[in-house]
Amino acid sequence: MIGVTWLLLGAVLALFWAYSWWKHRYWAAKGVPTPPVVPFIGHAHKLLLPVKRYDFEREAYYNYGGSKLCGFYSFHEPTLLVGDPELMRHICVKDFDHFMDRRTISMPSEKDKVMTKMLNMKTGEEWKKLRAIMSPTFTSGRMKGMFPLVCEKADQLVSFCLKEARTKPFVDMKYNFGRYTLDTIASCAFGIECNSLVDEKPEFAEKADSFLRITPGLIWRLVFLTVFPKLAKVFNIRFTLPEMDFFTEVARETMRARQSGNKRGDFLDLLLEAEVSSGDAEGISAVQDDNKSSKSKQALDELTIISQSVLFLLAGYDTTASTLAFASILLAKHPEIQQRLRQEMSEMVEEHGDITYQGIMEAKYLDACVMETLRLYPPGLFLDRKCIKEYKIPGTDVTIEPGITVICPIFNIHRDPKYWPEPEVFRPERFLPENKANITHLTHIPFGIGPRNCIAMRFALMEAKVGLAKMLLASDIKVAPGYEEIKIQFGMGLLRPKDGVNLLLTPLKEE
Ligand code: HEM
Repeated sequence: MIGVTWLLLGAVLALFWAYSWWKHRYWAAKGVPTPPVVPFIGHAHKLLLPVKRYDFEREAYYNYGGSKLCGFYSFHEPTLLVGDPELMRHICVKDFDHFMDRRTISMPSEKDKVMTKMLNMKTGEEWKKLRAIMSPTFTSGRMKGMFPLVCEKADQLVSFCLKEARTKPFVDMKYNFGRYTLDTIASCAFGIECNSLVDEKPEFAEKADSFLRITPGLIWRLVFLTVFPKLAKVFNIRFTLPEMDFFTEVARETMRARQSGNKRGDFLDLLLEAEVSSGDAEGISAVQDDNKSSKSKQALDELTIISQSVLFLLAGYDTTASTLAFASILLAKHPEIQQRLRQEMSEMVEEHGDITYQGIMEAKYLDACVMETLRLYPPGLFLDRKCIKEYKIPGTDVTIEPGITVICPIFNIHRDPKYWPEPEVFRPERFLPENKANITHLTHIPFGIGPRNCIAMRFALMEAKVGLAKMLLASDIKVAPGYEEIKIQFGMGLLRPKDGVNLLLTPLKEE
């Protein structure tokens, strides 16, 4: 009897193993190279663990054809790594209608509703319509309107850092830039003043930080929702942390207060004012506003607006803070570049009388320094798109079916010596107007590519440039002894400085 049981068990295992082997033949059958596969798991153990993912992608990029095409498996689900800029252009721009969506995980719990309504999670026509309604929020005219709010936060950052420099052996700029971008986005997206730099126990900041912590619980929830979506529905598994409820409530309260009057010219006002011609809003819960003409509607309902406010906070806080932290340590390590940038900033203030929107946007060396920082340390490690219509990859015999995820490896492309001579060297000159022609198209993609790129690129660049300009005009920066090495941390597709970015600040003006 025991022998029969073992025999049956062995047969089941053999069948399952054969099934797994057959599933993992997908890329080989299409002639696409694949790194060695583990039965059943594929490459999921490397793709889902942030520490391993970076090394794995690098190996795939250089050793398994990933700089053009390479196949992965997340368990049995095939994923295609595309590192060739021309193919990326086809997928993300030219043939965008085949790749409009991102890979999303199912979130059946009611408590995740705010997350499912976010722009980055939307698919197909719903995404298209929501993006069209939200895009005017980020035009240069709107950015100009928000400029004073950003300057105010940058001034607070500078005074706080100089105060710390007087009392502490060094200043942790990763922490301080994090508080600056959080205060700015809280002010611009939630309409609240959270003063997290000066607050001893900043509740808002602590809750925002908890979103960025990669815990075993988060990884398990992610795996469960990805691999067993139906079971997740039965057990009502929630993906987001309870902190989401806190931000939802804050956004709801502010929104209601706003509807009764006070305007600040921030994102919240712009989303509340967003209009759409009738018909466009189908599928995104538009609400009719009787005070408007019959041809237009207030485009977004309450929950959709709340979701976008929370999304701006999540997408905008850490990305810009990391960029600033990396820029500051790179400038501290390269005093001659720091001095040249400071010179440009001083000339700008002389010409315009102050730091102005126009001055910031026209400053070429400032732009070059930020772009070079984003090349070396892009906060987003990769882009992803989901195939929604059968697609033949141009110039190959490979055809992929709907449902296949495509990944573009931002970090590896940004450091590929084929495109960037001495890729590890910080050299802002690469991005000066006279050298821009040497850059291969789509090899610098920190904000993504095509119609689904970062909607807030203008805002992020304005915020980063203002913060950096004000900091450099106020203070000389050097690396604190013992903290010269730039350590990076890879987490859930995001790159940020590991530990603090500890600098010595010397004020340039009498206080
Ligand atoms: C230096 C700062 C930032 C970087 C490097 C960055 C980078 C990115 C990247 C790589 C993507 C994916 C693009 C693609 O798939 O092609 C993205 C999407 C997005 N980002 Fe940013 N981002 C930054 C700041 C911000 C800020 C400040 C906000 C909000 C205020 C924001 C909001 C978004 C949103 C909503 C999307 C999804 C767009 C969509 O699906 O249509 N980002 N960002």
